[in-house]
Amino acid sequence: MTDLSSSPRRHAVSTPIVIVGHVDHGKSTLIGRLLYDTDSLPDGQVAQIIEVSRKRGLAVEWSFLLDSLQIERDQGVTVDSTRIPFQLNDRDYVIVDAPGHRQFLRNMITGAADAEAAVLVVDAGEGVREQTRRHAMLLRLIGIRHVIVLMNKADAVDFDQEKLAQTEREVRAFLGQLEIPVTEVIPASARDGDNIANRSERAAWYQGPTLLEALAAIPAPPSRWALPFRMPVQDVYRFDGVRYVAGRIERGTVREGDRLVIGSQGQEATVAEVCRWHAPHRGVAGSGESIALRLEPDLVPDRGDLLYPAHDEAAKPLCAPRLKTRLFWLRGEPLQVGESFRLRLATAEHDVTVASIDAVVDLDDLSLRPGEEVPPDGFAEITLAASHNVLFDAFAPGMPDGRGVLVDRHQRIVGGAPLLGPAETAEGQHAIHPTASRVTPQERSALKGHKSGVFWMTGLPGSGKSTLARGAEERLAAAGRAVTVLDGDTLRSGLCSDLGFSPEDRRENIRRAAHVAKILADAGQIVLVALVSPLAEDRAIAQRIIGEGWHEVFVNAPQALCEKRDPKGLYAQARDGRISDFTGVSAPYEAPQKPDIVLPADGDEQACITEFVTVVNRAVSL
Ligand SMILES: Nc1ncnc2c1ncn2[C@@H]1O[C@H](COP(=O)(O)OS(=O)(=O)O)[C@@H](OP(=O)(O)O)[C@H]1O
Ligand SMILES: Nc1ncnc2c1ncn2[C@@H]1O[C@H](COP(=O)(O)OP(=O)(O)O)[C@@H](O)[C@H]1O
Repeated sequence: MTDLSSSPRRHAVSTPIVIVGHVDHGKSTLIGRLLYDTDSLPDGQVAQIIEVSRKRGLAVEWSFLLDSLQIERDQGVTVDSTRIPFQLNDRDYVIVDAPGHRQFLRNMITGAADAEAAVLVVDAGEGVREQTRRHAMLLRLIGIRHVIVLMNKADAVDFDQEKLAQTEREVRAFLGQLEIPVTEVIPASARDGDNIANRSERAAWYQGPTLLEALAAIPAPPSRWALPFRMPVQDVYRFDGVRYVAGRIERGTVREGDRLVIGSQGQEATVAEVCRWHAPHRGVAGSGESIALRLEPDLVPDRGDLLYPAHDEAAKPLCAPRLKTRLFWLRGEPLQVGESFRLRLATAEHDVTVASIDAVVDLDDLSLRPGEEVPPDGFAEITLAASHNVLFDAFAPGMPDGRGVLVDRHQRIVGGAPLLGPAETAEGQHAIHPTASRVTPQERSALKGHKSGVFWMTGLPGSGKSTLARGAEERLAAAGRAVTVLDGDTLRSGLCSDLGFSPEDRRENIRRAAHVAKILADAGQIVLVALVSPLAEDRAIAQRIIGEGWHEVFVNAPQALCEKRDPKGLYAQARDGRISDFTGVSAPYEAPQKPDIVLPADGDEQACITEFVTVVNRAVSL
């Protein structure tokens, strides 16, 4: 057996469960109670605090327990930040948790992706609420197969059988709509301990299991050994001149002599040796094991590549450049078509662009509606386009396949994206395959000696946008800065010559300008955009397209002065009715509420340009 002892070791297996529910319905209380009742508190002191408060006749606030664990976790002292272990009848469980709403949701799509079971906590009196809906959607999205509903705070409705039956009907109807299998619906009080570990005397009519009984009855996940082999490549090591391809088997088995395909290369190799860490040689390995393979010929796959069986059509993964996904969107701002991300799929990462938003889920009635953007914490079906073919297996509940995660360029997780299958390209629609640059923003800044940025100048006609933009451009260029002006009149004479001044045309004008500005900024330029852009909503669209590096500049001159200047004689024509929809006269102008920069453009022109140049230089300095 080859010695791979310097390589990572396997982790012990435990059953992950998630506990979800609307805020204040009792999630934290339940976790505290579960840990206490299963004697799983990592710190005897905490148990002591509880005993003391009991003796003094004080009610125990179970959620405090979680808070105190949280403090330890924040300090990194006792337990891992997101996984709380507990034991039940010799079986190991781990509660996947995280502080903070977003972090919790993020954890759900990563840490809990493998979870077999979930406890959905619903306030017995309040029933299904907004976050109950959102969390239930998420359970469906990550493919949880056993959902136990805990009708918590049943004491507050005196364990009234009729009231609880009504809540149960409501929850079951809702989860039924989502095709979520309900394992048990348990009337309980996490605070008082009814039907958690101990059977409630107050709900004598209830015949079902306690929560701990229900958790203990969750069947072990079915074996994945009989399925076609899949191993995403984690790394390639060299020991004594011999190369080993390391990874964790996601499903199926592999034995020496098997023929495998190295996904991205489409080349075949024979498994010459199957190696494990700290284990005797057996020549075969199966699902869940972390192994290393020696291949013949000695092909070198990349991290993220997929190994699968050769000569078996039915065992082949899917392969497509456009992917349909069911998205759970986690960023604080809405998602729009055209945005680019990295799609993490097991150990692989692919550059992808949002090619279309096909349908957005309406949480109230769970209907799918057309939509232009996906709101924060929203669900949608979208199409992702990669610049190359992506090898994948479609997502299926309880399986490791197709569990895509979207990350932004700061490596932040912004969405869960289970892959539903290849996206067809409708007739007449063009398949787009955007590519992403390999030159990083840092490399560009280093080359140019400054950062890029978009300075979006908004103001009334005649306020001075063009004058200030051109003046600043001249001085910045003279100082060696890479700078470009995008001026409304200039764009409208070419790129936007098909557009007029209706609200729709202005929005389109602004959208196009924003995309051009984004391209230029991505190429390292300082971009000065001089557009009236009269509506806050349209400027917000531009801001979303541009993202980081956006600066809103308000060119502020009183309307009377702009009208007096009237450099192009347009105000006069608008007053005469010869021009319609003229901003400031017959069309609205909404001044920015919180601009990043305000340029008072009613005084000395040169001084104003100097001020602008100073601010720009400061913003782009490295
Ligand atoms: N109806 C009407 N309303 C406003 N402006 C008009 C109109 N008709 C022509 N112009 C001239 O077009 C310039 C504004 O174009 P923009 O592309 O900046 O406008 S917008 O952002 O799409 O609203 C604007 O330029 P500036 O004066 O530099 O702002 C005008 O010269
Ligand atoms: N402080 C100032 N800033 C900008 N422009 C000024 C200033 N003072 C006077 N002006 C004059 O006002 C006019 C502004 O017109 P322009 O730059 O075409 O405005 P816009 O592009 O916003 O329509 C120019 O003639 C310019 O010389």
